[in-house]
Amino acid sequence: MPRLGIDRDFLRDYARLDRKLQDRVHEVFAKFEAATHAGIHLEKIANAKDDRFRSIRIDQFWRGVVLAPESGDTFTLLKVLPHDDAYTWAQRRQASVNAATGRIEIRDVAAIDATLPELSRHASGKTSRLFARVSDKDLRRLGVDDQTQQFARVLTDELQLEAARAFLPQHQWEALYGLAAGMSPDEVWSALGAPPADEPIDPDDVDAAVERTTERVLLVQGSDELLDVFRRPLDLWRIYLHPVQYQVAHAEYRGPARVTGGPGTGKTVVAIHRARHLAERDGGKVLVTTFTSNLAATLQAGLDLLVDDQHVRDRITVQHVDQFAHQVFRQRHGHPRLLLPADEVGRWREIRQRLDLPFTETFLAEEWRQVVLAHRVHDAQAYLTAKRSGRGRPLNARQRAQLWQAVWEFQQDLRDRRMWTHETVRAEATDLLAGQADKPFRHVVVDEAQDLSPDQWRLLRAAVPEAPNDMFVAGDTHQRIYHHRISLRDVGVRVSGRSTRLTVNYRTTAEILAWSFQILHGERIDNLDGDLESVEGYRCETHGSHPLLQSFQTRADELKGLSDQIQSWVSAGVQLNEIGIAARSNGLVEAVVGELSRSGIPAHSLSRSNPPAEAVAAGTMHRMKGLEFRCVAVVGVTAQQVPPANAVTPADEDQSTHLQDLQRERCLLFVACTRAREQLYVSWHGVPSEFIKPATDG
Ligand SMILES: Nc1ncnc2c1ncn2[C@@H]1O[C@H](COP(=O)(O)OP(=O)(O)OP(=O)(O)O)[C@@H](O)[C@H]1O
Repeated sequence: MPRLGIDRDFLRDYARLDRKLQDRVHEVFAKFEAATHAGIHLEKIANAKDDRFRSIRIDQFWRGVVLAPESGDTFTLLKVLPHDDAYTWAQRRQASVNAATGRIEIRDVAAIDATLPELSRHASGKTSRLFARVSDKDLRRLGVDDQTQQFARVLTDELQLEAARAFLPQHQWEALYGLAAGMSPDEVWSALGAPPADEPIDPDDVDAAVERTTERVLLVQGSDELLDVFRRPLDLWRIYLHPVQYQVAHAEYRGPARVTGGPGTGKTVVAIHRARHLAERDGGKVLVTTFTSNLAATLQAGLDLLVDDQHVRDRITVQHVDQFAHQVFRQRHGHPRLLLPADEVGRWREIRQRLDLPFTETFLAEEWRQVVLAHRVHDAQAYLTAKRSGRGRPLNARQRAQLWQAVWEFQQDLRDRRMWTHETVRAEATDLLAGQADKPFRHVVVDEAQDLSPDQWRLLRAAVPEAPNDMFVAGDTHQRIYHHRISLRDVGVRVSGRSTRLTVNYRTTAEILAWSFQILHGERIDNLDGDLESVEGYRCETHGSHPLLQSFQTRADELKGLSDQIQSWVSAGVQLNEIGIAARSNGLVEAVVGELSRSGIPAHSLSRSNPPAEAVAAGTMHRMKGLEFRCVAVVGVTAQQVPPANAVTPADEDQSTHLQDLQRERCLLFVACTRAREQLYVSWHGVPSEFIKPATDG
């Protein structure tokens, strides 16, 4: 019985077809299983470099290209193109089985043949070559075959390699890219995540090779499975995981594990696949969590798309971390009476004045959060010796005693009035869970881990028993936009030896990512585990135009410039709901929505529920986390607003917190800019923010 494999590129082509043609494609291939090889009418391609490529008629003008093995019964759908393009595509290319991974790969032989002589001529005049220091043996070990080696040996710079991406076999190109980025062969091998085939590799066994190539080819059985794939052709992440993504999502870990990686590398995708895998694997309950309700909604939407089986779904609970804390609290104590943030400030102010303390109320509140709550300090003695890492202003013993008095009074006041804050609710929920032998969940999956506070981590740690595969953590410390640094080790989440970094960016173009990294300005970013997070070897799936930077004289001009930019995107065919606008403050978001509405551009604020289907979305930079848009405009990037003075602790009050606040503000702008898939527009009026100064100067 013939089997159908669907290549990632085929699905991409399919997504671009109009509805009628899509139906026709489904009709043709739905019958495939029932038909025999001959019956399905595959045509040989004249002058093909590889006679295993065949064409199949979709309609009068469109053809599919299929890899049809000489022996075996797996037929892989590679492309859907207009008739002539399909033939040209197939004539130029060759399929082969990679000698190191045993996976199927396709290369554009005609392009390699056409480029090689010119590159050789160019290289003969040069003294250095891109891969001079890499041995043939290492190249072979990584699966780089003779033809690609010959090509690699004449490369003199990375741009030539970048240009060859379109025609070299994908795995081999990725291996070369990793080596060119300075990675060792072993590092490249693990970044590729392609385990060696566990059986001898037969270069002619296309069926076995296709079966191994799970990151590119999905084998489907029957018309229903085919329809399921065709139903959501744009959501490639449901089906085709990068080998490293797949490994991380499906591995067995002896304890907590973590996935890191820059923006758009698929950490959320991996977290969602991991949750499904865990729920399928042992029937244990899984908590999928993160730090805001918006992000939890994104995770829920992803799970709804991925998990069809109702039994598996029922084992997965998606809740943001405070929702979970409140639920645990409510089960024992009922609804807590919460102290409002403004009342909290008032309480600290009153205590400060009464005790005549030389600290601001913000300093007192932060000391309570970052030292007393973060390190679970319960008495004066413990506070006198408590670690105050991250707090810049040193305190002598007398000041510590004064501070403890303030904290004690604040906490006593809460107790007397039977009032709670989110922090004290969490602490209580953590104690309740810690005393419970029967934990509510067997696994917890945490997304956007960089923004959880130590007490949130303790709560989650207490929610699952310490056991293999207990905690799975996804996050990127370059995108930390709320909390200060924490160490996972200090909160009982030991991921050492079980941490993997993703390096392929599926969202943003190389141009946008490179520009956005400049915002971070070489900041030394920790990795939640005491070391520094690396950005080495990141690469993007796509290229595009450079970010557009626009300076204006006045705010009115800037808002007008924004409407013009949106008009120009719309004229170029971008849909309104594919456009996102980010600003630092709520006030500016509202001004943007007002201005666009007046200019006749439907716009809505992301903070409002029930957004219209066809409108531009505007939100604060914080609100942009977890979202992505085809085009993004980041506006109001002025010296006064980015960063706003009230978000940064003055250096003379606390130097260390000052620097951390600045770093967090840089990260926030970085998050907003990296939401763009294709185009990024950044504007300001007057003096631009210092965060983009080098970028605007350059
Ligand atoms: N294997 C894949 N194939 C195709 N698309 C993918 C794949 N993995 C991720 N993506 C896409 O890349 C984009 C970014 O994925 P995701 O949101 O999971 O990344 P992230 O690392 O969590 O990003 P960020 O940290 O910036 O929030 C999404 O559009 C997702 O669908």
